[in-house]
Formats: sequence, C-alpha cells, structure tokens
Amino acid sequence: MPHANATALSINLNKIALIRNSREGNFPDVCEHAQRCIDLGADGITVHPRPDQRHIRAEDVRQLAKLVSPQVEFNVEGNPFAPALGSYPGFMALVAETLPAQCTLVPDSDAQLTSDHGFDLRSSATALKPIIAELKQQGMRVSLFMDPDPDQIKRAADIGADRIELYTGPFAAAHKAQAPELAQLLTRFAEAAHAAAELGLGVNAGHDLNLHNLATFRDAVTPLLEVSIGHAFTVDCIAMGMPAAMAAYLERCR
Ligand SMILES: CC(=O)[C@@H](O)[C@H](O)COP(=O)(O)O
Ligand SMILES: NCC(=O)COP(=O)(O)O
Repeated sequence: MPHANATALSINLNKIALIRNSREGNFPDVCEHAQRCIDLGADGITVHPRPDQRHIRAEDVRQLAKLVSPQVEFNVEGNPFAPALGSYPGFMALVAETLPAQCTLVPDSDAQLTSDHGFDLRSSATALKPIIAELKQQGMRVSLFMDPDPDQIKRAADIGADRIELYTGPFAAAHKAQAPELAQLLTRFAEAAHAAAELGLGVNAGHDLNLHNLATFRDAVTPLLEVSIGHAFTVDCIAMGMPAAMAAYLERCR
C-alpha cells in the first residue's frame, strides 16, 4: 500500500477486455492481466461494466471480485440506473453480487463513446441518495464521478458520498494542448479537491491521465487518495513493456 501522502494507483482493465472481445475465446485473459498488475505493485483494479458489455462483461466482474480482493482494492464503476440487458444484470444487481471495496457511480450511457461528464446533482441528488445509502449499507465505499464544481461537490457530501472522483478529461485535453487556460483549470481542480476534503470527502481522480500529465495534476491537486488509469496505461504497456510502465506510473503516484 502507498505511504501517507502517496496516491493509490488503480489500474482500469477495460481496454484489455476490449482486445479480448475482438476475437472469440478468452485471450487476453482479464484475470491473468489483473494478477500481473497486482504482482507488479498496482494498489487497485478498476473496471467499468456497461449494459452493452462493449469491454468488461458481468462475468469479468464476478471473476475479478474473487481474485482481486483482499489482495488490493476492487473498484467497479458504472451508472447505478443502468438497466439489465441480456447477460448484464444491471449495475446495482452486479455490485450487490460481487461487493467491491468501492463503487464509483458515473452518469454515462451506452450511447456515449466514453465517460465525458460528472453528475449534475441539482437534478440527480434525490434519486442517488437512496442508492448511496444502499451501497454503503452493503459495505461498499461510494465515490461519485464529478466535475470540479464546489457547489456540486457540496451536494455530493449532502447525499452521503464517501468520496468524489474528479473527472480529469478536460485537464488532460488542456495539458496536451498546453492551452493558456491550463493553469486556471488546475486551480479549479485544486480548489475542488480542497472543498471536498473540507467536507470530509475523499478525493479520487481519473480519465485520460497518463505519464505526461499525472505529475502535474498530483502536484496541483492535493489531497489525492487514488487515481484510476486504464487507456494510457494499456498503450504504455505496449510501448514500454508492462513492468516498466507500471514502475513509471507508480513513481508518479508516490
Ligand atoms: C469513468 C471514467 O472516466 C473511466 O473510468 C471509464 O472507465 C472510461 O470508460 P471507457 O474505458 O469505456 O472509455
Ligand atoms: N475512472 C477513470 C478510469 O478508471 C480510467 O480512465 P482512463 O485512464 O481509461 O481514461
């Protein structure tokens, strides 16, 4: 586990499942890949099952739940209102069955290419509050996928969330472009993290984080308990080899 001021690194396996799904069979084996990540020092494993099961399938979540915990934390992300579809039993049914250490609730749909915004709790707080209570009652930590908006973050605290996950897509885009607004955007994220900590919320972050932008984000945004990284990590494993990629990401998290 990381030391006090470190940031836990949770590896997202969505893209391993995407490669697996492009052929019949079970190669690459998502569970074998998860074990390699754990053996190389990952602090957690993250997956994001969706009703269309475009990558992570419900059975992956079941098998990973048996493998990952209690070696490292298992984080399952998804839309809690996502309905059952075919062999996908629905998000709430799947996490009730597998009991991950953390659920990260994300307001996305199968119509989206990827997650691209945080919750608007002005409209969804009432529906989310009992969902959060139910997940916590089952022993799961609940994190809400949020934009860096202090008003929205206060609403997250008000409805019982344990943590927020700051959606870092806009930061990553601004960093890649070295946009003039990057410094101002980082300040927004830093203020959002500070506001969350003041409210007793843990702060996670994720989406499009990579070896080029992670240190910049961590230097500006504290406290930062966890980052979940998958897309860039998978590509870096191809380019650098998995041991070197893992070491590089862990170095930026310590
Ligand atoms: C919530 C988030 O930003 C990511 O964790 C999400 O898993 C991305 O989903 P895809 O891997 O399907 O793009
Ligand atoms: N919550 C973010 C995550 O799990 C992975 O996002 P990405 O690194 O695949 O963009």
